[in-house]
Amino acid sequence: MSSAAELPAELVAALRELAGRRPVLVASDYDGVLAPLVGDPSAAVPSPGVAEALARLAARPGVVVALVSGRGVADLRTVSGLSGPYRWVGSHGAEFDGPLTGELAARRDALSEQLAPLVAAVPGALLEVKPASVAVHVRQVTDRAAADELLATADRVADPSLTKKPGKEVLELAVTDADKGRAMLRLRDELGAAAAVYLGDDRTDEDAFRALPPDDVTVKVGEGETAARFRVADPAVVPLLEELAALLA
Ligand SMILES: O=P(O)(O)OC[C@H]1O[C@H](O[C@H]2O[C@H](CO)[C@@H](O)[C@H](O)[C@H]2O)[C@H](O)[C@@H](O)[C@@H]1O
Repeated sequence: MSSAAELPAELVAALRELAGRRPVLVASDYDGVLAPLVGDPSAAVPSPGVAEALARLAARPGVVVALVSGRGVADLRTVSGLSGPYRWVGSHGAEFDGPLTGELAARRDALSEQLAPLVAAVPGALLEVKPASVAVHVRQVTDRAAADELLATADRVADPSLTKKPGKEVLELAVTDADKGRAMLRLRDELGAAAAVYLGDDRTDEDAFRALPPDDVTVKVGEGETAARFRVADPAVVPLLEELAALLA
């Protein structure tokens, strides 16, 4: 059973203050926040209690829940198994209103062909082809020197016009310059949100932490330098969502 006692008192106070405003946007990153990190990206399922807490939040009047992920939207829906009246923003914000154009896909496919032999040469490495990017994953590479070398090589050979997005055991090369900060501002604007909450754990989430107004509740999940206002450990994510749902009731 989770409890608000696991949350920093200043965070609970900020959530309480935000809960008095409407409309409220509650947004979260997926991997590393709503789902624990695992070796196989296609096996990353939500932590126990996440689906229920998100559904409870989305049922509150004047509250919109958004999932803002580096994954493509179709992949996010499939892998997470989540369904509900959520805003689905994928590919770090490049997929905002729906699928991307074919022109971007052609560029992505050329990039994928370029990187495939490099990745195939490193046991355990994985090439993930996404709607607007190609990701080189090294989480399952046991030879750590080879993992570092692969990421450095992918970085070096990438066309300078690509957007580089380093993350946890991954380097992503994107054919758009979308980022989660702009995605969150756009969502906020579209909804006319009076306040927003954003939870994230990785480097790409820092764009959202930096972009949001200082009164918004930005929460870094886990260790590492951050621009977020608050920090929690990952077991506190479900208690945080539950506490927020209770305050918004
Ligand atoms: O923005 P997010 O929703 O956090 O997505 C970020 C990336 O998540 C996935 O990769 C990460 O999670 C994998 C599964 O736990 C893990 O194996 C990998 O090492 C992590 O980097 C996903 O595969 C990427 O497409 C997302 O961009």
